[in-house]
Amino acid sequence: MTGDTSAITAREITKRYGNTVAVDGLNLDVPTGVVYGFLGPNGAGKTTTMRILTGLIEPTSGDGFVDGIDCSDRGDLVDHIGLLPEEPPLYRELTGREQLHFAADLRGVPWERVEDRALDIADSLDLQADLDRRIDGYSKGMKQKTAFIQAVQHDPGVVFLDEPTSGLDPRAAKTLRELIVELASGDTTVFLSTHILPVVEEIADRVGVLYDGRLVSEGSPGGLAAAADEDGEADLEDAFLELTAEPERAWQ
Ligand SMILES: Nc1ncnc2c1ncn2[C@@H]1O[C@H](COP(=O)(O)OP(=O)(O)OP(=O)(O)O)[C@@H](O)[C@H]1O
Repeated sequence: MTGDTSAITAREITKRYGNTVAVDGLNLDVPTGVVYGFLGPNGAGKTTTMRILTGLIEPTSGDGFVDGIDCSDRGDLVDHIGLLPEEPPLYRELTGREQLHFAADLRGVPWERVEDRALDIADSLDLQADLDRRIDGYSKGMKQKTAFIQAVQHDPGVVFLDEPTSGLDPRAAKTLRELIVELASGDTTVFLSTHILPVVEEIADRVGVLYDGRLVSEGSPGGLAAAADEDGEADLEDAFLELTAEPERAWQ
């Protein structure tokens, strides 16, 4: 972890859908090279925030910058980021290998430049043998592995992962956690949204807790847990439950 410059910056980002305020004046500074765990209850605004920061939607107001690039400049942004969304964009009629080629093509990156890295990750996730099968016939876990590879194969500076271990068996989930840590040790910044708090506790350097579109707490996983219980008995889950049950207290 480097941690001396911001890889992700949000300045007073607000997103409204009619009367719903999905994100409410969000400010974020995520240092380069960290794994940032982005937590919050259902409907807190995590996906909306990730969609804004990856240039998929525009905020109602405020600004976002990723790797120094304005998030409204999607054309520039795509070369610098990787995204594994909740519902990964995969073409069922392609094989896994064709899908990875396609993802490289979309970014204008020659397959040869990403091939070794893509196949290495496929190998560590035990997907190599299935790469020439059509995605149509893939299990949920195989699709998730393919989507993870296409998010990171071009070695982006910042990777956004929404529930990356979803559908993975325990061995693949462990490997994926190791791959995430490896990415961050190589200066990639990982923005990780998940409800699986032990994963965050294990691999995140920093954690932000979102509630009703506002950041109610931020710190290290251990720091948040310690703040939830002075006796040192609390874990991140206790901290999460406390912060999202009584957000008014957290804001004080
Ligand atoms: N396209 C949309 N149109 C209308 N409302 C939306 C839209 N997208 C999100 N919202 C609303 O914005 C709020 C935040 O939703 P969001 O999906 O960002 O939450 P989340 O934290 O990702 O939730 P979850 O943990 O359930 O995935 C919710 O009230 C949701 O209903």
